[in-house]
Amino acid sequence: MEARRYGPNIIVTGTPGCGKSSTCELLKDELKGYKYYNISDFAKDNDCFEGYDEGRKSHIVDEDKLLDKLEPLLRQGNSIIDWHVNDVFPERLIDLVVVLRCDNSNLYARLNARGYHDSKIEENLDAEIMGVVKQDAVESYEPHIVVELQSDTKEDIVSNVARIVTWEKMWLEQHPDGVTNEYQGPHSDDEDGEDSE
Ligand SMILES: Nc1ncnc2c1ncn2[C@@H]1O[C@H](COP(=O)(O)OP(=O)(O)OP(=O)(O)O)[C@@H](O)[C@H]1O
Repeated sequence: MEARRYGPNIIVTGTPGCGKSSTCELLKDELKGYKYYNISDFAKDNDCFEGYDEGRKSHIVDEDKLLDKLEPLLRQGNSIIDWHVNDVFPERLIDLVVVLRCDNSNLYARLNARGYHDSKIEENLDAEIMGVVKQDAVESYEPHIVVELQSDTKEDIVSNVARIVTWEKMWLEQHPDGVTNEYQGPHSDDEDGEDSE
């Protein structure tokens, strides 16, 4: 498996309905050659479900099996990951975590338009108000790689994607030799795995 990646892995996350897929649709057009992983689809296509949550009306993902399938792909770099769950990926393989946020009235309208039943709408609205997805991200990754972007309007999508594209260009400039895919242990402060000065 690849020891280094020469393009970043980017997670686009957020409460269901906040705009992950809409944002990724535009982002993958702007980031040429990137592979896009909608994890709900990826889990289904790779037989990574381990059950069904009747209460939430959603599949339960076998995270170990998911990562077994996904890690070799993420080690190649240049990945866009679209999922409302963000705290299951190995920190050493993630370069940017974009947490999309959405105003509650907008989120209600979107989820209602999808025909979600009231309990599922309420659960997601509560999660968005509490900032659950953001909290998961800041607890799982270095704070400086977690970016919170508002996603209420179509203009927001365009400006958010532009910011991510700018970040990606800067990342490539700053990492001409890529970065290591390997775990560097708790005390290495050099993400490239080179001996620090
Ligand atoms: N920034 C935005 N401005 C206006 N409408 C938006 C925005 N983001 C998403 N939408 C609309 O909200 C709905 C849900 O968007 P989308 O499917 O991208 O959300 P999601 O976060 O991927 O949801 P899920 O996690 O359930 O797949 C879509 O109808 C989309 O057009």
